[in-house]
Amino acid sequence: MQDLETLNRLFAKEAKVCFVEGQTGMPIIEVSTKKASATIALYGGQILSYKSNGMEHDLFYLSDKAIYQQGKAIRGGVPVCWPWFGEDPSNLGRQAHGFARNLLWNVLDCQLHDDIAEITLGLESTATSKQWWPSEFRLRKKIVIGDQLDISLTTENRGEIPFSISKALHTYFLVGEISQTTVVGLDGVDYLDKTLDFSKHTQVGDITPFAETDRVYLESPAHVQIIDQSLSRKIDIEQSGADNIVVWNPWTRASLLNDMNADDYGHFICVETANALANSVIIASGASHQMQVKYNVSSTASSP
Ligand SMILES: O=P(O)(O)OC[C@H]1O[C@H](O)[C@H](O)[C@@H](O)[C@@H]1O
Repeated sequence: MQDLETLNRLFAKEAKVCFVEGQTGMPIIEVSTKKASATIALYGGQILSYKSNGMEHDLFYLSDKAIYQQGKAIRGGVPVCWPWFGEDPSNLGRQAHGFARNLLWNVLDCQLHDDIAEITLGLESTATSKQWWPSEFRLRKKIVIGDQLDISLTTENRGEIPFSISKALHTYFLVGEISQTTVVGLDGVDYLDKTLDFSKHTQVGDITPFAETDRVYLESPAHVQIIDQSLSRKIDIEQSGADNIVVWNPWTRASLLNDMNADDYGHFICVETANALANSVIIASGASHQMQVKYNVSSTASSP
């Protein structure tokens, strides 16, 4: 593991990007520039918070009851589900959403230009990862923190044989009130509804969750929006290299989760950039696959 002193010596940039001890001693990257502030846990390579200059509220929900402990995923921010999304596809009893969110990532690079921070984190196959998944891989996550937030996740097959992965950037967007939140851009798109045994349906109109929502949208568009009337803001989500958008809100089942307050379901929505289920990706030996997403927040108060 890279210790804080080494991380700061190798990668810190002025007082704008530095490495500090977070909850339960976990290393955290703190970014604070003229354009934005953000925190990223090396555990899970997980962005925990992001605020561009002038934003009153964080872009992400992070649970007060999140558990910062080896083997547990941190509830909130942008967890990385990889090399599978959802339940163990082989039914071997392995952890849901893969292991990338439960391992410590390495810092590979850190740049700062014009108050835009570019941080690259990496995860590679090790004896630990091979307990769960035999493949030789290299995973790279580049996070560009400026007026908008840009995340790309690149999977490289370093082994001799092809492998198949599913994956998601499982983003928890903070919203003021779920009842005043709408996801726009999926009208007419087919989805599989996990709450109804993965049966197929077609979206009619925009989405305003009013009950447990757990859907994998198929052939998803490259651009969707979250309109949050209670915080008077709009979040533009632009994705590439991903076939699916997953929309999740546990609703009152939040009370069954030990790392979330029972009423927190009213204050976030997960809109996830994914390659899931039948849209898993096969990566040949030596090849790589990238998925990317950009988040841009603007005030609806100033919109025409
Ligand atoms: O509790 P987690 O393992 O983090 O999963 C949280 C949720 O993630 C995704 O959005 C899935 O579609 C849901 O079915 C799942 O409940």
